[in-house]
Amino acid sequence: MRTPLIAGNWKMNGSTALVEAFGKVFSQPGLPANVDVTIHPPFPYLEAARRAFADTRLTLGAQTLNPLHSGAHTGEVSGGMLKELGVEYVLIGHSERRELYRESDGHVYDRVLAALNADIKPILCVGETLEERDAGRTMDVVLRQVGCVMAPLDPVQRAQLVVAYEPVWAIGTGRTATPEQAQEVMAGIRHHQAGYDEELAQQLRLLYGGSMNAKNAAELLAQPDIDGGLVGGASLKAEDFYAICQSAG
Ligand SMILES: O=C(CO)COP(=O)(O)O
Repeated sequence: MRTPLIAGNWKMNGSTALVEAFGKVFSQPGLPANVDVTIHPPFPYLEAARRAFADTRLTLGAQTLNPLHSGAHTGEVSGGMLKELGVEYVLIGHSERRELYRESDGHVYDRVLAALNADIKPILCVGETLEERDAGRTMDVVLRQVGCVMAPLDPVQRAQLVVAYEPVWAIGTGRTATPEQAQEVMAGIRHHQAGYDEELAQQLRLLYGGSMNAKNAAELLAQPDIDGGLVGGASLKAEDFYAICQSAG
């Protein structure tokens, strides 16, 4: 049985006030017992979030990390530092980082390994562009992105990973993948993983991301291979995000 996970990616948004609003809204009772929830604020808010979320079910996530341990890398943050702040999950390979910061599959793999070494669960983000979908290459792209990270890992490492399927054309566009489109890709990822290890494939948590909101979440989360969501815009309002978490029960 896979525990649903709802992750809120604030991207380069948020404030101390937003952190506090989440602490307040999520201290209400009413979340289903079997849902994990993580918030990924920008680095400067992690410490405030740790304090504000202390009596809630919210756990802490980061948006990226540097694969190195320490050293002369101005502006970078390592896995060990995030772990010390109580970070449990880190996003890796988000399409914005792949595109805007030129992160290749190799960079993504190095970051996944660094997260695992710091005892932080990587949420590996994958997804095709509209051009790739229109060319019928969706599964090739997604399975390449998943495979090149998963294949070299051992089973203990693989068991720590979460995979988020975010079609690039659905991110921030208001154009959600249909539940059927998302399910088809998720089932493909699980089937591919079953080629390595059937049991691990059944345990692998697969999240959908791309214009998920309080209105469409329940229908997406009802799909058999969708185990949660990676939410951008709708994770910037505590009540909306709370409603999404409620529909994941
Ligand atoms: O990129 C996303 C989450 O990582 C999705 O963003 P939106 O929910 O704003 O489309």
